[in-house]
Amino acid sequence: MAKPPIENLPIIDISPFLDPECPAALQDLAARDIGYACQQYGFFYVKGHGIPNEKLDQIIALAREFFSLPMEEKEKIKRYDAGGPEGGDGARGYQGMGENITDGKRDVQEAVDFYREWGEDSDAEKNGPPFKTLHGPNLWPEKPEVIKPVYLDYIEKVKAIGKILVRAMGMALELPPSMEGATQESEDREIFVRNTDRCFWVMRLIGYPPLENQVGSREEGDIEEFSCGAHTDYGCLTLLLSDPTPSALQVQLRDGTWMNADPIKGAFVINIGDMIERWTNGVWKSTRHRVIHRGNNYRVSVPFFFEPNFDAVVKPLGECVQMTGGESLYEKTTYGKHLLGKVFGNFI
Ligand SMILES: O=C(O)CCC(=O)C(=O)O
Ligand SMILES: [Fe+2]
Repeated sequence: MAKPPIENLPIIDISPFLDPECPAALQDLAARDIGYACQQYGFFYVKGHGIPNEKLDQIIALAREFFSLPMEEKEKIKRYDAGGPEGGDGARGYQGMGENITDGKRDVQEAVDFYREWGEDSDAEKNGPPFKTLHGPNLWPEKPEVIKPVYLDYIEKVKAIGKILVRAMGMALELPPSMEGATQESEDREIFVRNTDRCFWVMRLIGYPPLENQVGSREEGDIEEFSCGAHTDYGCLTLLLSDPTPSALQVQLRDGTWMNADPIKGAFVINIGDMIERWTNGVWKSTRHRVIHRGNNYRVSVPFFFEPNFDAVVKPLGECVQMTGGESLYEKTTYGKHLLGKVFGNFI
């Protein structure tokens, strides 16, 4: 028997960071709550972020509308391998049901991925096809017609929330204040802000039909089909928006048990990814989670992955190494190298 949930994830109000008049002490308190949530769960809810509910509902409704279109419409933005004449870059576009693999199994989901475009960083996407991996342009659906402008506006808003959160995380770790002349790698409290100033974000629209396998308990091992298999997110921060379907997303607690992280109207579910675990030398762990959607409806979610800059150097911070006994547990890497490894390995 699965254990009943015994805890709830913290709900953190980040409005003190949106108000320039807000006393610093209130920001410190919110930052401390974020630090506690990162340490204890790696997951929390965020409210008070300033994006109105109507906008959030529209994001989900447009994704749902896209998934309800005929396959031939969806395949107009099909994802193709990099280097080919179809103009794919191996990462952007639509993936049909069962194409995504987690932990060696096919996930029962369809999805569309968008990434930061290189823009001023490189003119690769203007020169192709063929495109190198990750270097193509985003493939925007023709329908629903408003999807592109509405989502582009949303991306700017959600990036601003990501910036607030990584700033608060530097405060929560009590890193030293930033000094003039700080470099990308200076280990002060702005380190996550600087290393996400060209955030190589990913936004994924996911559609989940109900799982057919209705039998069996929810203990790991008895489950044959997953909507999304157990995994950690590989970057910095995930800001998850989903429709109201309960009992779908589950988070693994430190004792190994799984807890539902049901949606709360108007709030994002936030979790930290592998790059934050690496920067903090494991003081904050990137938490495993999975989706098991056995309801009768078609579930839609839109995670936004607020990631480091492609060239960000990620290595354990000296302060965190000291906190964990003096040994650095992770190699130095760049986010781009880590991401390319994930793309080539189908995110396993
Ligand atoms: O759909 C969800 O609730 C979560 C999806 C997820 O964990 C992911 O795409 O990384
Ligand atoms: Fe995830």
